[in-house]
Amino acid sequence: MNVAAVPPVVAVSCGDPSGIGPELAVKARAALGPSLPFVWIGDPAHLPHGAAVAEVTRPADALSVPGDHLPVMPLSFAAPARPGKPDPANAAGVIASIDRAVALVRQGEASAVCTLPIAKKVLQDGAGFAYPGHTEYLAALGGVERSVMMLASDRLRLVPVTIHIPLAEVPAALTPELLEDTLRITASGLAARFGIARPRIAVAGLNPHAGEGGKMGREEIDLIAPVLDRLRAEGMDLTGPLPADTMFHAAARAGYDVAVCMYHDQALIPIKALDFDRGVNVTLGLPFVRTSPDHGTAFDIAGQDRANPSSTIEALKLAARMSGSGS
Ligand SMILES: NC(=O)C1=CN([C@@H]2O[C@H](COP(=O)(O)OP(=O)(O)OC[C@H]3O[C@@H](n4cnc5c(N)ncnc54)[C@H](O)[C@@H]3O)[C@@H](O)[C@H]2O)C=CC1
Ligand SMILES: NCC(=O)COP(=O)(O)O
Repeated sequence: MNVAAVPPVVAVSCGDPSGIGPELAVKARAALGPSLPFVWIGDPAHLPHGAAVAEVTRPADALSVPGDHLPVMPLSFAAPARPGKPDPANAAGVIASIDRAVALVRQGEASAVCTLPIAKKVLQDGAGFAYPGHTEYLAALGGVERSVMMLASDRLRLVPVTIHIPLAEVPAALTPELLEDTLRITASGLAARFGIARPRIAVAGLNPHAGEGGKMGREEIDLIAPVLDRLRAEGMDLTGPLPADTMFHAAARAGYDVAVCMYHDQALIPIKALDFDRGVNVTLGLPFVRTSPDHGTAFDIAGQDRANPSSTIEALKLAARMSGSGS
């Protein structure tokens, strides 16, 4: 593939058409115009009424679309989109949009993938989607065994080791292999995509007070510390296991480039509390760039012109930056 010839156009999957995804695409285009070209892959009939659309056949065509029109690669869906009422009949279309975005990047026709939010249960109910989310699905599409979810803003980067599993299953799912792979992918992803050659990685404990010397749980002693010791011996810059409750205040954050957390909410609550409107979800470990806004489908406000596009705009900017086509 001739990398120099890849058009600087981000391929955006539509997400659940009954959520705020269509509105976000229109608002992001209005905010960014031609300065950050992207193409939305979905059903034009799902866009907000009156949205100015330019249908294109290839991402490169987006480069000549006027800034007040949304470049769209049309994809037909089985059903109309009723705001706030997700329809499992559209699940196959939602997945096809992700597949198309990834294929375009892998074929060298687009620079990066930015996904708009999906509702996992709707995809499972409607299309037997076998993945807990994009992160795992994109690993399968990219042909890698494991990918890592990272939430990033100007103030904070966070990685959950376990992701979309019940809390009760977290201790058993936390294996030395999973922790080690996650740390390695995080370090290499920050080096390759963010220019941080030797990232300072803070690692949370699982239990209150990081186990309080074994009195409040033993995962820190039996599992986390040995993995950290092994990787430190290889030269990785790791601190921890740290008590999670004191890792996220401003002074603590200044001491690391990324915090690796043991479960979903330990990682996502700090960033959503601090930076809900500007957080970006990035997948590390893929052979292509993927970003996403940090929030979900927001069915409760879909179709009401209330969606804030800031996180999507940040996701598009980061996708362009990571793929070398944006500043
Ligand atoms: N990347 C993805 O595909 C993600 C998908 N989800 C999915 O989204 C669905 C809904 O999840 P929730 O937990 O309700 O989270 P949510 O993020 O969709 O909504 C939480 C609250 O924040 C508000 N909100 C979210 N984004 C907003 C925006 N851009 N502007 C204004 N208000 C906004 C919503 O109206 C709601 O009150 C679930 O099915 C979940 O699986 C959740 C997170 C990420
Ligand atoms: N809570 C984050 C989330 O649901 C996003 O997951 P993914 O679809 O990016 O894997």
